[in-house]
Amino acid sequence: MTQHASPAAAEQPVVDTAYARLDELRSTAQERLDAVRRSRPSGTAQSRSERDAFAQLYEDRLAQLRGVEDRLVFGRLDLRDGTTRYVGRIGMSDEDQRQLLVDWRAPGAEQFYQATAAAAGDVVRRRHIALRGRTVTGVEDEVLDLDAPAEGDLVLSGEGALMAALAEHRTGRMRDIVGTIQAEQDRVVRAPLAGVLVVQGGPGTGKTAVALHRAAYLLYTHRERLERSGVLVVGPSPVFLRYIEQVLPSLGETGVVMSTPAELYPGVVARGAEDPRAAALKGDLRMAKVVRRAVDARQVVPAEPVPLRVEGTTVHLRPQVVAEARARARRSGKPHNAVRATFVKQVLDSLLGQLARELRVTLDEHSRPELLASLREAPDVRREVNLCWMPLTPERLLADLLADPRRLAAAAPWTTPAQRRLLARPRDAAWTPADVPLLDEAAELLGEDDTAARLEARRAAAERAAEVRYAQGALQLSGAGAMVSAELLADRFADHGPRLSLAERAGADRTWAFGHVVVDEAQELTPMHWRLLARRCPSRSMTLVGDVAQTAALGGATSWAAALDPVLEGRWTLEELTVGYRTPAGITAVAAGVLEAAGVDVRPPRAAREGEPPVAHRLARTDAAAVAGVLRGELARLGGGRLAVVVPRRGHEDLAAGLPGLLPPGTVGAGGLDDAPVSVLDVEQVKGLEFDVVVLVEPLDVLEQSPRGANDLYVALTRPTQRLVVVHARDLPPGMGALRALDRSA
Ligand SMILES: Nc1ncnc2c1ncn2[C@@H]1O[C@H](COP(=O)(O)OP(=O)(O)OP(=O)(O)O)[C@@H](O)[C@H]1O
Repeated sequence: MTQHASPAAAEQPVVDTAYARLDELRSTAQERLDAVRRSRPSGTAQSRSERDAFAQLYEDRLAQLRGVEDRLVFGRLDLRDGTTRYVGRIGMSDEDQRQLLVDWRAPGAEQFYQATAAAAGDVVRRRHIALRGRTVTGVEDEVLDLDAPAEGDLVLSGEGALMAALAEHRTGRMRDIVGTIQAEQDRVVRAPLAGVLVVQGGPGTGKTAVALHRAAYLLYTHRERLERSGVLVVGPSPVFLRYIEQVLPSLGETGVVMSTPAELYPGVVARGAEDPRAAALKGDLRMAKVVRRAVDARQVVPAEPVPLRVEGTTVHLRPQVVAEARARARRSGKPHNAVRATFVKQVLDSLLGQLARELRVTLDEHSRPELLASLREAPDVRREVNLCWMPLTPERLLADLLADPRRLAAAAPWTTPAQRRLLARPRDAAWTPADVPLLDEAAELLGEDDTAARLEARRAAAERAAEVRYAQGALQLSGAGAMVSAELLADRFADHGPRLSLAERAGADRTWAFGHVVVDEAQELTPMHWRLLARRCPSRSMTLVGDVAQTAALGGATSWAAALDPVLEGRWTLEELTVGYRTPAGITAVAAGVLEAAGVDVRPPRAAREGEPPVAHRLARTDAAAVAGVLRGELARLGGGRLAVVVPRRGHEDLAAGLPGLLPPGTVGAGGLDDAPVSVLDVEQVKGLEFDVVVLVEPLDVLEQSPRGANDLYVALTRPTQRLVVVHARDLPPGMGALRALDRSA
């Protein structure tokens, strides 16, 4: 470094050293992986070899080290005592244990995000370092002991780096924001693990980004605890999960379970559609009681004694005997299937006495088992006892309940006939997302089938003990004890073979207790979902991010207290994000106008950027040909970015089908989010996503097609990062007058 080197050039050697160290760590991990792969399996009787477990370990480490290549170093703090500290994607020390980089999540990096001119602490200067590949392309300095900003000013940290990030073309995949997290966001990221934290923020305030960085922060800070129990991230749709799936790996974290609300009941992917009113009704907390009643109704006492043929004679199943057995079984508090054996035993004991009397046999140690076997095998007994207390799966219980109006009326006496008609479904209909919490509720009350569960538990305990013994041996052999515990290693072997990760096993197990749950677009969930999620996370350590002004679901939240208190009873805290990073000011103003006109009382976020004013094209028709005409103009100025055509929920299928044929091949994607520059998505699918340019088709239809149409429209309007173009043949909805009209129909 010469004395006259530019600040950017002066940082290059530091960056070079960091990347050289990264390369070294990678080759060490690669060598270990190669060595493990070359080694011969130990020859034990175990089908799962230590080789596989350690290969997995080094593969994970390599994946982590590869994931952090991009922008490995992004910050530097100059402290009052004259020392400097570099902040990066992971922490690294050199061979002499001198720290090269502080992990952005470590306490030593906190000031990089939190220090302001008003509260500089011991930071004198914060430097943002921009890289292209491994080359420093620029630095941006903030000298923190200068004048503090005036009250009410929008203070952005590393404004140049932030604006550059915001102006970048979108790729269809969310990127991490680790270099430019803002102070109000950082407070959420670093909030303590315990408790339920609700993060309310308008569109583009970084809720999704913050929730994911928080997951990475918690995994880093509470590694021991969370690596064993896992973190569950719930997002609204498969398209959305695909949009965010790169973020955590780029932060060096791969072990989270991602799910949509429709997949939270393992074994069922609920893709059925239904009336939004039916979905709202199924989300009502009273449904918990309905499911309980439905289970109780399957524990039946016959009205009269039932004659049963056994061994050529007749015994009677008496109502009083069944009632007593049922009362005793219920008192145990155990689930329906689990306690069935207790019920059956008591009923059979009573029949046994009758049968012995009928056959004039004295009950002793020889006759008792024989007569019991006769009873168990008698078809009459099997049928009638089953009718009294049938072993049930959750699917069967719910299908029976919703397919039978009488059962439903008995279990849900508070519903009107019209509501019951809404809830009714044919027995073989596809499950809908709103059925998922009901299935889970039923699973909770029914439990596993008793016999099967006992056998399974015994088998699992024996296998687990063998695995821990085996893993301990494996650790001694490899000398890697410091990096992984025997139990953790045993987990990797467990049950389904060594390649199944904790995330995969946790995702497949309904009773798994996650260490932390993150929910995005949390406003869409109903109280019944909250019950389900509370069961998945008994420690109630959760981060829920959302915006009550964007709620589309009828049963979703219009206030956090109304949605959460019935289940969480006030045990949650609220943080707010106030600055909108995605949407430029002119577009935010139009979106806010729509909410205001609809009488929705919210404060939209403060836009971080001015940007282009939004425009409207009035067309004679909003068909494929007309919209393609607008798109040609937009594509010419799009550059390498991404554009979404956002259509109302219904009535524009021809447009979606016709557009690809009217534009050059490969321009319009096949559906969902793919690599094509243009995606056609409806207002529901577009939730949580963003594009450089949004062409919104017929906003009045969006407004009118759903009970929460204003919220849908607000969501659609706030998707662009650069430019909003509205195309319409009908009038513009109330509140959208601020659009600059480019009248094409004249
Ligand atoms: N501190 C930041 N630095 C750089 N980019 C940021 C920052 N905060 C947010 N962004 C960007 O702003 C955009 C919006 O963020 P995000 O999608 O997380 O917002 P959101 O609040 O979840 O929005 P919505 O409610 O509309 O789904 C993303 O491109 C994100 O990367």
